[in-house]
Formats: sequence, C-alpha cells, structure tokens
Amino acid sequence: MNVELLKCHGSGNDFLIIDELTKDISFTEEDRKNLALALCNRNNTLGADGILFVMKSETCDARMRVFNADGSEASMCGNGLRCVARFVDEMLGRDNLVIETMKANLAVGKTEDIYQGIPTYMVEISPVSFHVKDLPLEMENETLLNGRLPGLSNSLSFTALAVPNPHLISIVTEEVLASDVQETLAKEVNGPNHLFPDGVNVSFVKPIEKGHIFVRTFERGVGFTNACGTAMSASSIVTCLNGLNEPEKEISVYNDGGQVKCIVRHDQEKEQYKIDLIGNGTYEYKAAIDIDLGDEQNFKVTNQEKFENEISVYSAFQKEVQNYLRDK
Ligand SMILES: N[C@@H](CCC[C@H](N)C(=O)O)C(=O)O
Repeated sequence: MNVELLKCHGSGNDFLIIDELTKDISFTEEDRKNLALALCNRNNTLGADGILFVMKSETCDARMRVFNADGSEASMCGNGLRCVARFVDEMLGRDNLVIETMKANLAVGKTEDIYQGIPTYMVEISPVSFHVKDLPLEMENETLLNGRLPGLSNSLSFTALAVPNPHLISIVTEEVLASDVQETLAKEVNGPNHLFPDGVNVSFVKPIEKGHIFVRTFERGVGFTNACGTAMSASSIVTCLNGLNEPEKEISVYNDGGQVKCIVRHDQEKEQYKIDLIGNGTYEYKAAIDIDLGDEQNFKVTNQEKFENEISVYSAFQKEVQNYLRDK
C-alpha cells in the first residue's frame, strides 16, 4: 500500500504524522506497532521519536493516537499534540480545536509566534495527578513529592506525577546533569523493575533563573529525546511546588531542541493543575512510502519534499536559544 507521511517536530522531538482523518486507511493494533518500529527506526531511511495517528473523532474535531519508537502506545504527547493541532487547523481552517486523546479531550489553539515565522500552538496538558497509582509507581505512600526512591539514588529527590502519561522529575545541579546518572537510572526504571511496571519518562531539571529552566528527558519507549512536551509541563509544575517558579506566570523551558513556554494553571478550590504548553509545530518534509503490512521493515520511500524555509527559520531560533544557554 502507499502511505503519505508528514514529518514534523516540536522542539526537535520528531514525529511522523499519518492522516486517517481524510485518507481512507485503517490499521490493526499490530500494524500500528509494526509501523512505529519500522518507520521510527533511525537505521532505516526515515526515523523519528514516534508516530502520530490523526483520526476521526465522534466527540472532538480529531483524535490523536501516539506510538513511541519501540511500538508502545502512550496516553499523551505534548510536542506531538502541537503538530497535530497545526495539521488539523490547516485541514479544517479553524485555529481553536479540541483533540481527543487516550485519557482526555484537550483544547488546542494557534497563538503568537514563539519566534518570528514559526507556527506556534498552545495545547492543554491535563489531567494532572500526583497519585502514585496513576503512573503507576509501586510504593506504600500515596504520593512521591521531593522524596527518595531507595535503591535508585541515595542523593537525588524525585517527584512522580501523571499528566496523564507518567513522569519522574528531579531538580539537579549542572554537575549531575552532565554526568551519566540520568541515563543509568532511566534505563533501570524502563527495564524490568519493581517500581514502575509500565516504565516512566525521566527528566532532570536545571533551574537557570526565575522563570527559566532547562529540562532533559529520557523518554519511555524512545530514550533521550531533544525534548518532551509533557515532561516540560510536569517539570514546570514541580518547580512551582518547590517555590522556584509561580503558577499563572510564563516559564521559559529550554531543551536540547529549542525552547517552549509553560504556564501552570492551579485551581485552588478543586486542587487541580493543568498546564498551557506553548511552542512550535514545525514541518520538515512530506513523504510517500510503499509498504506491505506484515513486512513493514522493507518499506520504500517513493517521494520526499522538504519544507526548506521552515527548517531554516527554526534553526535560526535554535541558534538564539543556544546563545542564551551558552552563558548560563
Ligand atoms: N514526547 C512526548 C511524550 C511521548 C510519550 C512518552 N514517551 C510516553 O511513553 O509516555 C511529549 O512531547 O510529551
């Protein structure tokens, strides 16, 4: 079969969009997993952190399903949702939309460019839960807020939260960030382990100055990525809980692929959090592939068209971000 793909990224966290909204295609669950394994493999001709299936929804403007590079399905993807928001906006001609995801219907909308010429979208990240059962994290206490995980690290403190995909966050020094500690412990909790039976996205956060943080994430089902939107949202909440930032104020979140903005919304009456995640939705190329379901690894790319202008505007933005980070 011939499948059209759109390669996009949010902060360098890159995805292949497959349009099931306007194209008459359908996949089994096994097909989706095998497509992710074949098309995301960076040793093959394409490569990406995940696949975003954009589908029809009975209740919302569209539905997004996210598959990680290892073929596992995730409940949410913040950077991916910005790309899907743009894709559906351009398809339907409506700047404000609601997208169905595995656990919530989320508001998304076009907003002011984060850098001149970069299509920018704000997406809602919710629901947020600190209950360890929602990750799941196997421990006796109901929550882990700046607490220790004996056996994982004797010196670091962690906060566990679901947004609603699972995150483990630690605020660290430059020295720890530069070490191999994150990789070692992230691999441990994403392999067979007694704490996180479904694995977990692991982020290290370095506070830069008030309103500015750096976040690096080892993603469940992928490994280190340039950025993870839900992780940057979860990290922003954690910095607010630690008094480093404040709810309702914009937080600039830097990452290895660029920068986003997060605003933590706290409904004190309901004791509920959500986050506005704001950042780019950039297109890299359109491609068409010939692929046999059942033999996905042997696909052939038949056509590829690059979005040169978008790529160069985004790299100018990245240079500016790198210059800012160089002095920090
Ligand atoms: N990169 C994403 C998150 C993708 C899913 C994650 N790896 C998981 O398994 O939970 C983002 O931008 O949020």
